[in-house]
Amino acid sequence: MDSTGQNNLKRNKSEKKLLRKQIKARNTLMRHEGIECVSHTTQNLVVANGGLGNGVNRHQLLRLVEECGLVEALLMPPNKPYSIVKYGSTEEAKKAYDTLNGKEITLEDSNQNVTLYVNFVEKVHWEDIIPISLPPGLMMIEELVSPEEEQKMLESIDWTENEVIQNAQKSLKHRRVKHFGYEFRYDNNNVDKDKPLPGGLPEICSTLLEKCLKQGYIKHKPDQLTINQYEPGQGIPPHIDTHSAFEDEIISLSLGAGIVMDFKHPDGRTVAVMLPERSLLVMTGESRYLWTHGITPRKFDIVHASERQKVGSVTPDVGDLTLNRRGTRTSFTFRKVRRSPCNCTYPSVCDSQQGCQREEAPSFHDSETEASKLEEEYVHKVYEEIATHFSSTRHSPWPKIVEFLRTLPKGSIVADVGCGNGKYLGINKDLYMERRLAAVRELARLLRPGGKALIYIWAMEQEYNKQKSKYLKEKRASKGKEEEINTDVAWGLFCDQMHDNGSQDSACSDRVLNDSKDKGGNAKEVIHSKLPVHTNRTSFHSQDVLVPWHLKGGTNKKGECVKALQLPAGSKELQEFSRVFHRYYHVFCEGELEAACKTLDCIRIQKSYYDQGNWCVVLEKQ
Ligand SMILES: O=C(O)CCC(=O)C(=O)O
Ligand SMILES: [Fe+2]
Ligand SMILES: [Zn+2]
Repeated sequence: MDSTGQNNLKRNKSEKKLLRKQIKARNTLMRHEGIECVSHTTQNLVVANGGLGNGVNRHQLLRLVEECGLVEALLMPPNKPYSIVKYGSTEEAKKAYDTLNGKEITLEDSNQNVTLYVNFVEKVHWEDIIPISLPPGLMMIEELVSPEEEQKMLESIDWTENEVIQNAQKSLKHRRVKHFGYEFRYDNNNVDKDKPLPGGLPEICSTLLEKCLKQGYIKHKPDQLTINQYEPGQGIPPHIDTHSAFEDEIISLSLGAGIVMDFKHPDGRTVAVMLPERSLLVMTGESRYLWTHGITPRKFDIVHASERQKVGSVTPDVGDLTLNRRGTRTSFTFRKVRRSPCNCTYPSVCDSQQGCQREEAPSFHDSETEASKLEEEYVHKVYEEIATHFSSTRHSPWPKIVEFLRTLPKGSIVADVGCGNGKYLGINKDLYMERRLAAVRELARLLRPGGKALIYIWAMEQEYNKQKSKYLKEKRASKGKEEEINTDVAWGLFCDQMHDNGSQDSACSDRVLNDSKDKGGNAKEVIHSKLPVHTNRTSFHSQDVLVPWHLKGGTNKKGECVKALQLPAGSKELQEFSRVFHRYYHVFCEGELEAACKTLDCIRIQKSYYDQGNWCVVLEKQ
């Protein structure tokens, strides 16, 4: 064949591949989002892989789509790996379709490459994206302090003086913390009410607090202050401030930078609230007692692009969202220590009222049921299905674990325990380590005094000491072989690779989706829609995620082991064996594992370290 012929062949091949990918995107949109793509030209395009959920920011996409014509609207739903663009005419939309379908772009915020796949859509139904108002009892006051006051308050904090506290708080390393009035103890999530700290609240806060009282933002003068400092990438896990520790009103002033705080209702509703720099957040009533609040550790927030929308809940206007790089935020959280038990109207999350509640009904019954459901669907059932294949990808021993085993005395009895377990989002701070803590406690119980346990837990931080973990690096190392995967890496919904040594292509499977409808029923869908699906080989954006596993192979009807590669392409059997499963994971932040271990008296942490994208501890039973 001459070179022209070869070129034609090559082009045909890449055109075919593009078509395949485009159709795959179309199917995924239909199945998971109910968005129906059409083959004829319309004014609207859906751009797969061009969403906030896979790291494309609004400015970048807007520039691209505007090059092709007049853009009437650009909808970027939060956390979704696609966007919808509406042009003034079908001609402009067609031009964009021809220009952008298959176009590879480099993400401005992470330097990763993604390929856009574009399809026409007739009309988009946004019923699901209903405007969400703030949680009841929540209030935002903008510009409570001036830039000068802000500066003074920030300068007044002496982070050096409390070395002792900082040392004691190594477990909180993910942010800096300082307490005034009363020390807040993170071991029991309460304050020592009989041990006020000398000096009370800093003088610099007086005018501010007077103002809050005068304006009626609060009714009672606070006597406890916690200063939290968050560097970009740091956060605070979702929690409800212990009812028995503090009164109703909790206020928090944001200084240095704004941030998005996530509020969650126990029924699963979530509201992301933008807290602008120098604003005051007031939590009372339901928002203080029933909703959890937390800050997701990440470097960018999804915020409104336009000035008028910079405050308040972030989700309503999908036509106006973009990514905002975080700065260092310092918050002053003022609370009033409670002197008598809480008698709020939310007994299910009230530690003061748990005693009496337990006699009537098991406390946190719903959370426990949901946690078990999650564990059953996204841990047990998944591993039942993928066990053979999973096991075939786990062979090389990790050096540090080998070292641990080699140092054990001769004759030691070793239990290798896989601590896969579940927890559910948005549950009380006191409870949400329930299952994980139980696992550590059980490990401790197994040990004899002096016995040791080594725990490895997947880390939220996949980049440590400026080094990318093997998990992130593997993507590049295996270029070529996994070329298919790389082109899809940003399609955060369902086309992903695996944790560890995955070498799958990204066949999305109808089966799994149908399964979730048939078997799991609503509960499964609700969990699925609430937990983000992690994109393999990328950084984690959430601590609670579903991690896809692309099953290759399984057992056939005769019970024989079959590898997908042995099956004819396009065959029914191949489809059957190329299924995608979603495994629930809680990835740990720095310090979280130690903090969990420290709650057990009988255990001493001998060593803690980071290894290959995991947080690790060696425990010794006292
Ligand atoms: O940083 C904030 O605004 C919130 C801090 C917080 O929730 C806490 O310390 O309990
Ligand atoms: Fe809090
Ligand atoms: Zn209460």
